[in-house]
Amino acid sequence: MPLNSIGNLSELRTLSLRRNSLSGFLPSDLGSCTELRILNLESNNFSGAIPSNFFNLNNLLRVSFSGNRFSGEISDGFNNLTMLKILYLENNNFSGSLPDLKKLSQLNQFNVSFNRLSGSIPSSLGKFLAPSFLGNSLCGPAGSLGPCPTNNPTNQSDKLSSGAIAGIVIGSVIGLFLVLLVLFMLLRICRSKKSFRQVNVSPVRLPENQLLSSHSTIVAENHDIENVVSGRKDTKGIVRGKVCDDRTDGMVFFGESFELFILEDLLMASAEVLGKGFFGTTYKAYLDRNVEVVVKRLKNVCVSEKEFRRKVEELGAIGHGNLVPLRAYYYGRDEKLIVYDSMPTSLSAVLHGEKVSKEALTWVIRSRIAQGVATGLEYLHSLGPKVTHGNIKSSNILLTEYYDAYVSEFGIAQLISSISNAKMTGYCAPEVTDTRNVSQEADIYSFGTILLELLTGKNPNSVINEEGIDLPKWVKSIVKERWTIQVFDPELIRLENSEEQMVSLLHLAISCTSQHPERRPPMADITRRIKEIFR
Ligand SMILES: Nc1ncnc2c1ncn2[C@@H]1O[C@H](COP(=O)(O)OP(=O)(O)OP(=O)(O)O)[C@@H](O)[C@H]1O
Repeated sequence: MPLNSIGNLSELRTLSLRRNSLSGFLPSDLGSCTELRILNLESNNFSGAIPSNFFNLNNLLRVSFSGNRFSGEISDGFNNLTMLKILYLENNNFSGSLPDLKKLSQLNQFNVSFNRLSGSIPSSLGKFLAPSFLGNSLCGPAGSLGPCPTNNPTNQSDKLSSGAIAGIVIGSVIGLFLVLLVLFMLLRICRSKKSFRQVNVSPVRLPENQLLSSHSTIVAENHDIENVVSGRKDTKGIVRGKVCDDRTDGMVFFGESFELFILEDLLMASAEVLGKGFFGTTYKAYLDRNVEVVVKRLKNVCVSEKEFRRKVEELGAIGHGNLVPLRAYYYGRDEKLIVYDSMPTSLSAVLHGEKVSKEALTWVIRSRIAQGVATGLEYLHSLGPKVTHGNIKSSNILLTEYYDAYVSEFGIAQLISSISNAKMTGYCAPEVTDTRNVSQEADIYSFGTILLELLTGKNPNSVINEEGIDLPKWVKSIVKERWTIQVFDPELIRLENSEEQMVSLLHLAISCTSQHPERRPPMADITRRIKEIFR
């Protein structure tokens, strides 16, 4: 199906038409979309050369033409697109040599593999590794690609006689003339084909409201999020435009995340449900090129759009080595999404999961987790007396494969309607009546419960019983009877000889979980005391 015209969309910022069986040349009016930032035409059947006015689109940040049948040389007009960060041209029929893209100083992802390119890799592209160039006849600096053959200037036999040079020049002129003749004939054929197409084949049409709109995004696939997040994709190749109504494709990014994915990537990704909580459902989305992110689809959002954006943008600006970075968010009428980095596991999974053995959770590892969480929370609380996490629990303590701890989902509780008492978790401080309004002292109670969880190996959510005995109460009752040793995780007692440290941390946890908020130590004191215990 040809795409003859984009329409008058001078304010379009994202155009994504991937996997739509589109064919023919790129429409010439593409060059009028001067505000375009993202252009994704992956996996269609476009052919021919890239039109010269495409290289006027100097706001482009991300371009993917991969998986088409584009041909001709890769133009050094790409040098005009000085903002470009991502350029994917793989799996096409591009030929000739690679241009020196020395003006693309921001380019950090580049792929021309599986084309018909030849010659050497210019130095400006030397920073990219061999997989970016495979499947061509290229040589040069990239990884395992072989060195380029060199001419030995001292070898007299290699020198050409003046007769030979004259022969080459005459031959080249004749050759050039023939090539121009062929090109001229081809052009005439193409022109006649093109007019035929315009008369007989109906072009792809986006719905009228989109063509008239000044909105910023066209993502032309079926993006019913219900289908997509549950792993079902629509790849029928029907162009159904979708316009998202704000900033770059409706997704707001923090930091450099913009380079990794766009909303469409998320919507197209296959996904796995990680869990459902009161706040919503959490999915792991597998994007192209080995990028994984975690998407939290919020429900029960109780703040206005303005407040949501203000709050989430504040959270997105927070960065610390023990806090899971917020990558992006999306606010739509029906969907509110928060995107995080994907982490290998959580404290809850390693302590209480079915598949894991607790043997790996030595005392040293547990103490490092305690220190990491404390440091992250101390930082959060240092941002202001009203800044709190609001939902500290072991499923929100995420771990790397080396058990480095990262605290996740800080500040989200304040966007969601209050949880009823019956649904509050075993981490919730006794004085909390409104989960949207959790104090720093209440965070400290929850942190103390995490310490008890690390020490006892027990799940605070399952220790609660009908008589209202929660984990802190249970621990305190045993310590009072001087049977302290019985509270510790048998796994720790079996493997370790660190009782003194365990008892000190236990006392700290008990003071954090005091029933009286004013008796709980502030986070800065807690981190200092933890450091002293493990010195
Ligand atoms: N960024 C992430 N990377 C990896 N796993 C994550 C990430 N965020 C959450 N998870 C895991 O996904 C699962 C579901 O998370 P979710 O936040 O929905 O549940 P919850 O923490 O039990 O409930 P809620 O936060 O809604 O009160 C949990 O096991 C959690 O540890």
